[in-house]
Amino acid sequence: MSALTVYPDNAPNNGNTYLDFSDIQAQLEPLNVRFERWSAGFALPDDADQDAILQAYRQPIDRLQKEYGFQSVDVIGMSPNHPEKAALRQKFLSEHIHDDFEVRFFIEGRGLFSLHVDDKVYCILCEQGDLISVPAGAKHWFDMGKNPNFRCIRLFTTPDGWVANFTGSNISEQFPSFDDYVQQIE
Ligand SMILES: CSCCC(=O)/C(O)=C/O
Ligand SMILES: [Fe+2]
Ligand code: NI
Repeated sequence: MSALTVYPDNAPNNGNTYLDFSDIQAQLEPLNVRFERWSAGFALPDDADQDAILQAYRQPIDRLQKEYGFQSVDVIGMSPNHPEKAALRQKFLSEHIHDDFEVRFFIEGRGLFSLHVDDKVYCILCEQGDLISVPAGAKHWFDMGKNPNFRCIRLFTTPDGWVANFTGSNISEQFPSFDDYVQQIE
């Protein structure tokens, strides 16, 4: 189930949670965050490589590339038994920004995006089929959890792919981790 909790950025215990998809969209729209449910209706084998995944999702990727002029695309994923899971998780855990506008499409599994906009934090649990955009310059972090299980298509408006500028803030440590958030809403 997709979910959103909106917190004051100084009150991580005082959030409002939205579970209805259109309520989530309505909360995110003023931030220029696009949140959509796409059909991820392909049963891809676990060992499908990046090319096979991009081929399977050619049509929706082409549509997005035309709409936004994306210049690069990749597939990122993690599984619970991957030896590098802790290192990859750590990479996205601290607050950062990107200079470019980005889109993420969860073809499998789930993960927690948290956006810090003005004086609020928006924790968004994305699941299979969810498409989320992160506006250029929006402060955010991403937690895949202790036992990550997801695959995601990422579209970038620069040819360089994923480039992050870390803000130096430790705010992400004060807000729910993926595992705590899932426990809270389930
Ligand atoms: C869910 S895609 C992996 C994380 C990522 O690309 C990103 O930009 C996190 O902030
Ligand atoms: Fe990002
Ligand atoms: Ni990021």
